[in-house]
Amino acid sequence: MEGGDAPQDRSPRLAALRLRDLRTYEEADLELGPGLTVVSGPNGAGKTNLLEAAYVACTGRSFRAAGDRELVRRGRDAAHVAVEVERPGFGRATFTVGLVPGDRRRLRVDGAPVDGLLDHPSRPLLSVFLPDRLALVKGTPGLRRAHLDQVVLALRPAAAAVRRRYVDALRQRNALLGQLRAREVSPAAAATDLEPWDRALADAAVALTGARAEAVALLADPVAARAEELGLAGELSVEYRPRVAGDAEAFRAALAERRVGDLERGFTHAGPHRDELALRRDGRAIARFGSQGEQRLCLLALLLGEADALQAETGRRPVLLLDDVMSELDATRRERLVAVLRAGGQALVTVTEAAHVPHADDPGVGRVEVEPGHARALRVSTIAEVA
Ligand SMILES: Nc1ncnc2c1ncn2[C@@H]1O[C@H](COP(=O)(O)OP(=O)(O)OP(=O)(O)O)[C@@H](O)[C@H]1O
Repeated sequence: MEGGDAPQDRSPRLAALRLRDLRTYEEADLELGPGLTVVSGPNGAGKTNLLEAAYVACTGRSFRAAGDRELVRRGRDAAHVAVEVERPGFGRATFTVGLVPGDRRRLRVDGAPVDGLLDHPSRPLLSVFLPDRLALVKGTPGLRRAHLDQVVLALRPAAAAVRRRYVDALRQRNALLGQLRAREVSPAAAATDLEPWDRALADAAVALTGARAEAVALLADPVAARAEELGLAGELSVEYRPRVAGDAEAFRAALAERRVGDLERGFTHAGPHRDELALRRDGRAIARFGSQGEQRLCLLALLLGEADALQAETGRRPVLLLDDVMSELDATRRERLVAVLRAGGQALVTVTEAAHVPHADDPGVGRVEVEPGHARALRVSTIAEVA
């Protein structure tokens, strides 16, 4: 992040967390500082549960797609999680989420019921590293597309309408393809029926492709810079590879070219729902040519680069929730990662032993100790002195 002309930091952060009967926790009350906080405890103690609780409180949903029955502590009927968020210039707000299996989740801001938390101006953006999320680097293009679209939305909230328009047009075109297929309509006759949907789909595709390309252009440099900072050997590149590039006419031509195949299979083959976000190191796919540790560094560089781009574009840096992030990193990379995390923004990092995090004992680094059923703050972090 080029400090000089960056917008003023308006990032909301987590100031306190209160849990009641959520997963392993009967009761936990924690104050959280603005910088790096190390959350340590033995296997199964509830470290991931704590990050999940923060996520639930800020969004109303779990990052593990868990249902309320899983989230509520065994043997209890209801769970409650609250987060106090602080946003520079706006003061504090308290988000609470009440979970009763079989009932609607009860969301409140400062005690007043709300339909959702996602659009609240004080809601912290969250960026989550879970070991499972390595699938983003190693897994299918669909995971990366979905992730990219989330980043697009965070960078340009108005793009939500663009994506919806594309998804609707695709659904309608696919439904029509299914009907035409069932009626065994010839490709020539089907072309007339499909024409208006091809137009709608092509227009939406151009808008979506444009939004994705713009987002990737904003990410590419920060991600490469973070990869280098973290000590990933070689040069990491993030490239957007649309299946069909060009204007609406080019999309319509691509649709026409694949019409016979589309009718045979009953779905649309060409378009942004087949795009790829390529993560490459020195021109080679990191998924195939990277080690475990390198893939981990790649995911971290992606998340950190996204945070940089978001901060540069919106003035708001996401809070990083990093679960079991130190595994597979050597001492040098751990040192580098901690230096990056201490240099700005709020981050919660879980580890089994605090000693796995270099400088965990420094007074500026926050410490939370988790043992089954409980969590307590040993020390509250402060913002690192590094600009
Ligand atoms: N609803 C629930 N009620 C009670 N316990 C639960 C509930 N859901 C999960 N658990 C328990 O939470 C524990 C897992 O917690 P968590 O994943 O946070 O551990 P962790 O500290 O991150 O461990 P590790 O270091 O192994 O990753 C398991 O022992 C699981 O049985």
